[in-house]
Amino acid sequence: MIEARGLHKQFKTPVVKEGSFAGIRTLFTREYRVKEAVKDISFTINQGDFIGYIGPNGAGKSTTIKMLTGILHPSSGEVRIAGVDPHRHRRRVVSRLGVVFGQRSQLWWDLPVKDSYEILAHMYKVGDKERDLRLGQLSELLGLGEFWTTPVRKLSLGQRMRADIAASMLHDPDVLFMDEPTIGLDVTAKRSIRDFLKTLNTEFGKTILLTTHDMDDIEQLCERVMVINHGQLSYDGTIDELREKIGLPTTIRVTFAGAWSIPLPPGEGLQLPLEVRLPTGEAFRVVETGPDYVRVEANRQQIRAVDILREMSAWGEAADIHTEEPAFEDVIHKVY
Ligand SMILES: Nc1ncnc2c1ncn2[C@@H]1O[C@H](COP(=O)(O)OP(=O)(O)OP(=O)(O)O)[C@@H](O)[C@H]1O
Repeated sequence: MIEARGLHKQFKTPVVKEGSFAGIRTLFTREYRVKEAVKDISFTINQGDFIGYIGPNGAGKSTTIKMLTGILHPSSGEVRIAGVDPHRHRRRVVSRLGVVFGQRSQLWWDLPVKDSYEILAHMYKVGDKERDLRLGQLSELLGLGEFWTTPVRKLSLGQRMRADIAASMLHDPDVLFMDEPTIGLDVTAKRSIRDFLKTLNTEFGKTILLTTHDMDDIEQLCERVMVINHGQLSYDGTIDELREKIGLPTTIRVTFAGAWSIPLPPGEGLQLPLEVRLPTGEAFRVVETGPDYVRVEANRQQIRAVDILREMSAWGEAADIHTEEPAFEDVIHKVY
């Protein structure tokens, strides 16, 4: 559905001169600074995929999306959307694409929401009957009715985002590029956008590439994630594989009903962190202790929780067990 092969994008910006007449001297300068925003990126996205495209600020996400949607021409490499070059054949491709840039609205600021939809439907050559049918469905899913006649500038951020997402769907595209569609939204508004995107993917089979800094969005919606860093893809795979690859420890905290003690070699006191090795060779670490609890860390790829608990049950009578997987935010922080 979407193919990117060896994508590069360089931006040339004039070096800004300092001192008197700096503006004019910059205008006539022959010195340029070259910024390689995207360096040799390749990937394939299949129909019906829901993919997270993440990376730190300035990593090259928006530049990639602009190349995929035909807004920017790659310096080298190629993009194909359903076999078509989006830059050369913009008109043919645009009818298949829906794009939302969360930081910018594509709606007309001073017009009522419904008027923007009429203009967009006209631009995309969507007939009146089809437009009304689609707006009816979108209104039901996104609750557009509550601000139908309100000028866009008077909408709350959550309403504006819902209105923008509906606008991107008016021509019923099969591929959606969502660049930060939940930015700045409260928990409830985020949830309604997430639910809608999920419905689009699972019930309507839309292919979605989602860019966001919100790791909950990614964890809840995407099976596959692509990580871009300094213009290069540093990871492309499932979230679970990424967790495994990064190998942050799982934490297990056991609260004991009464006294507890960790068997130590004679004459040795308890020093943290303490490595505990099982007779089978696998190990875990005791990292914290309290009057009635012991907290340990372990790599789940190397040792089973059940084996840790069996060992710990010999230290005292367990009253409660709490297990915590590494937060996805921490996994991503490590990748960045
Ligand atoms: N038109 C441009 N001219 C010059 N440099 C640019 C241009 N657009 C982007 N860049 C630079 O290219 C790099 C990648 O920018 P891009 O906007 O793609 O990053 P991003 O991953 O989307 O970042 P963010 O998460 O902050 O939105 C940045 O260093 C940026 O300053």
